[in-house]
Amino acid sequence: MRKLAEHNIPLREASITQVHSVLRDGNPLIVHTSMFANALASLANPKQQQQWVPLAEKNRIIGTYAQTEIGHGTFVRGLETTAIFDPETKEFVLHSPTITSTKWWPGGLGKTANAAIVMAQLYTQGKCYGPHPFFVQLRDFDTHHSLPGVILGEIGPRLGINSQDNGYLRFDHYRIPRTNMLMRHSQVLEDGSYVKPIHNKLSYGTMVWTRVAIVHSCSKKLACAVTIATRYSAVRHQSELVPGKPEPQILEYQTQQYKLLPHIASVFAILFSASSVLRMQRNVAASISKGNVELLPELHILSCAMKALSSQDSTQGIETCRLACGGHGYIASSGLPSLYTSTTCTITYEGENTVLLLQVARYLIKSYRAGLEGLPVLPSVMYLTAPSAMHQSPPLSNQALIEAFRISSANLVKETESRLCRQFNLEQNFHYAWNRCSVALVHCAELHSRYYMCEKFLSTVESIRASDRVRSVLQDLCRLYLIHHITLNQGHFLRSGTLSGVDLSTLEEEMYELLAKLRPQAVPLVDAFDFRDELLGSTLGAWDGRVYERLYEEAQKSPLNKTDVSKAYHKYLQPLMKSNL
Ligand SMILES: CCCCCCCCCC/C=C\CCCCCCCC(=O)SCCNC(=O)CCNC(=O)[C@H](O)C(C)(C)COP(=O)(O)OP(=O)(O)OC[C@H]1O[C@@H](n2cnc3c(N)ncnc32)[C@H](O)[C@@H]1OP(=O)(O)O
Ligand SMILES: Cc1cc2nc3c(=O)[nH]c(=O)nc-3n(C[C@H](O)[C@H](O)[C@H](O)COP(=O)(O)OP(=O)(O)OC[C@H]3O[C@@H](n4cnc5c(N)ncnc54)[C@H](O)[C@@H]3O)c2cc1C
Repeated sequence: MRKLAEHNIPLREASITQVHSVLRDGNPLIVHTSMFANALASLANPKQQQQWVPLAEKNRIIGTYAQTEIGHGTFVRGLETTAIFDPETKEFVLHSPTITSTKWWPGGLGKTANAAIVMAQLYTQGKCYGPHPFFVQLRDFDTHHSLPGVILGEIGPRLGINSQDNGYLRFDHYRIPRTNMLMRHSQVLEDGSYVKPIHNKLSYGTMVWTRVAIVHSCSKKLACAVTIATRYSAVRHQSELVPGKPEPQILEYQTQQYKLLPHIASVFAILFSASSVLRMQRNVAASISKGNVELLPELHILSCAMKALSSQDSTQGIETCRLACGGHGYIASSGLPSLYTSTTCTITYEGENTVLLLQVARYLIKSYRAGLEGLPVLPSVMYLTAPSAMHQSPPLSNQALIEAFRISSANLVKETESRLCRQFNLEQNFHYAWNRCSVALVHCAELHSRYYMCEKFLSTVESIRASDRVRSVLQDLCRLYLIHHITLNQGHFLRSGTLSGVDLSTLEEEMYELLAKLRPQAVPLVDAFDFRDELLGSTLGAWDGRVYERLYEEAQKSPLNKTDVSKAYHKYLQPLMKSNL
């Protein structure tokens, strides 16, 4: 926090610059510096910002974002915490009516935060207006004791991020002033009348912002993992590639290159997509402040798509890196286990991936239908009904591969929409029909999202300012990424007729050549991510390659090595040995 102040970094940008090395297994302030700060910046009106932002900047207020309840995370409209306006006292009464309404999970809520943005069902003049955000003080700002009417605690150990306190929270008819409702987009006036926002999902804005931030963080986490595994693979010698010859670096094995190089490429694909979504988010934020919400649905869908894909790719990539390090990948000091546990949660939080992909699919189907009817659709989905341009590019060129993605994605949406219509005719109910098609719908969303990511990778590499040699390496990496994802999804390309079996064999051959061509670039590529050793925190991935020395040194720090004979010997082992059991 001192560094942020020194460098004049505003609180709401802190989470982008904070590195996981500060607290490798989670950070109790992350939701304060990310979601809480963003909620104040985007959901509070100027007067409220004046009141709370300076206090949050000085860490006098430490906040969290309390939305999820034990009973509902995904279905935000189903939240049960109520905020009922009392016109007599001009207060909202916050209440948790059931066990399932208990807020559950918010980061920092258990012990760290003294305030929260609480999402609760807003009731005024006897009517419910759905979930709205409220600024709520939870603890005394001096003593840190929880306030009367607020019941707080920590939820217990998790798979990872245990340096963070995740909390639970209940309200017992807890009163807050009317002016604590975040009123930038919707308001409750003194007489209790409700003023609608210009778009009814603006109160979900903090989730959209966080999804974009997660995409960025996923590229960083994956970059750490590939750095560790690639450097280790250059140090580690094992087996014989040619009988009788010295043991090679494991990076010489094609299978090892196949494990690592596509994930090095993936770091760039995610990073370039993150930059593109971030640019869009800034534009949309500027438009919203001028009262224009036209592009909000597009941003929502893109952030859902990229959050889902990047969290899935980085989690799988980190696990592959861990496995690529053999036994040493399993030791905590390799840094890989904590990278995995602090990344796999991104699949679940901020919108569970399947659910987000179904949001994307809903948008694809609606846009496809609108396109067929000649209605206007937004730019990213115009291709669904636009004519094919396949023949214009040389066969199997990068452009042709992108076109193959585009046509296959459009084809899958078309097929799935027909299936949806057939199912609807059988069920006579759209929602049942939707559910019966939802696996296919998720596949549509995944292919569309992959198409977007491939397209961003290619267009960024083509326009990037770099020396010819650097550009050439990035082009190879991008080509590898495209081919790798085509081979993983080959069924879709065959079904759409965009690529033949022969094309796929040719591409596969090229992929193997690219692995060999890129092998000498693997270490320079990860060195270029420029992570300090302190940040990587890995015995396997340090710059100097002293893997075995570092593993040995780290083992000496084990508390069990403080004495030659442990207490457990005297207490349990010796009696057991003597018991003749
Ligand atoms: C080396 C180390 C590197 C270090 C890097 C450091 C970087 C660190 C950065 C880290 C950043 C942050 C970390 C913070 C930690 C985060 C912790 C996690 C916090 C949380 O999890 S908070 C809780 C999050 N909860 C959710 O996400 C809930 C998910 N559910 C929903 O969002 C919604 O319920 C829904 C699934 C979207 C459905 O909503 P709803 O039922 O209301 O809507 P419908 O499905 O009926 O759709 C109606 C209509 O509305 C559109 N819509 C929905 N949402 C939005 C939106 N947000 N914006 C615009 N429009 C929206 C939807 O598309 C429909 O439109 P249509 O009718 O089809 O036109
Ligand atoms: C580490 C961590 C930190 C978190 N931090 C916070 C925080 O700071 N603040 C906060 O408010 N919350 C936080 N959360 C909660 C998080 O946002 C939710 O867990 C997440 O949104 C998923 O909701 P859920 O747990 O209700 O899962 P569920 O929705 O119950 O999901 C369970 C399964 O049901 C499926 N499912 C659900 N709905 C549908 C559907 N409509 N269609 C198809 N399948 C469906 C899902 O795909 C999934 O397979 C955190 C969670 C974790 C794990």
